[in-house]
Amino acid sequence: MTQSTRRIGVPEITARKGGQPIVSLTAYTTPVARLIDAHADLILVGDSVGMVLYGMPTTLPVTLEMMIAHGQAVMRGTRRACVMVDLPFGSYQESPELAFRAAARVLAETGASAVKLEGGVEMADTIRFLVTRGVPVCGHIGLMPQSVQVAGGFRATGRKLDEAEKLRADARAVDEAGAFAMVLEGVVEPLAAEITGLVATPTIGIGASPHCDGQVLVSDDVFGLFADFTPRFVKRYAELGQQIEAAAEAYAADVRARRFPGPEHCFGVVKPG
Ligand SMILES: Nc1nc(=O)c2c([nH]1)NC[C@@H]1CN(c3ccc(C(=O)N[C@@H](CCC(=O)O)C(=O)O)cc3)CN21
Ligand SMILES: CC(C)C(=O)C(=O)O
Ligand SMILES: [Mg+2]
Repeated sequence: MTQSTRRIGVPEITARKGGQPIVSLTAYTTPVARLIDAHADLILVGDSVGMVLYGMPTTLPVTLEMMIAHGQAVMRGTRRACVMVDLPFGSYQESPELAFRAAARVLAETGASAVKLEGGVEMADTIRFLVTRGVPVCGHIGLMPQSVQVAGGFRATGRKLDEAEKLRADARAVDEAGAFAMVLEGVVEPLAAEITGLVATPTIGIGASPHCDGQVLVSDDVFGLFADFTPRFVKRYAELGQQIEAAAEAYAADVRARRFPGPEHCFGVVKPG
């Protein structure tokens, strides 16, 4: 049977502003990408890959090479969802020109549709530089994990008046720079709602209330595969980590008791009769 499902395009994501919520999840590997392709509108190859798959304490050591390799893996496992790739720390902050070079490599070498980068007012010129040269950009403001050393931790933001003013300015700047969407991470509910009403581009929340135009979560959090910490904004829809541990325990017990492998797993068994 011929499958002619066209991949969701970047303009279709932007067109969801104020309409049907955008469903987004991260993926880093081909098998997980295959499992979620039919259910997610937008798949993010997040730099959270460093913490989730590599055990790094922050996202800071993640390289452009890692993002490209995982972007390629996710593209191989998808045909319907729109795929975007995080630009990692150090690959875009220095100048719009360096950001373009990194983003162009991502789009050319992975086939993904867009990139995401962290920063508001400070990154607006870079976002405009990329978008006007053919690179769709998703913004990311609020809790910015690549700024963890400046912030002194992974902290929700927008409670204080100065924080709220900065976030409004960031959202406006990213919107006016031409981002096709923006992630709001760890933003207090009333401010996330206000910003969503303020900007023309869709907001995709993570820890930013149901008032956003979409939601994103780290897939390993959703599947119960990540055990190091559970942010308040995570809802676990499965406990696959527990199932994996139980499977490993059962396998070990079978091998030790010589219950595995059984005859059905062996070659050249002499059948009776
Ligand atoms: N598995 C995973 N899930 C994520 O959502 C995620 C990553 N990794 N890595 C990259 C960033 C880091 N993120 C994080 C990490 C920790 C907290 C956290 O501990 N939050 C606390 C305190 C919030 C506060 O003090 O304001 C919480 O209770 O949610 C939040 C977001 C979100 N991202
Ligand atoms: C949590 C999302 C928004 C992200 O940036 C990531 O997974 O890297
Ligand atoms: Mg990220």
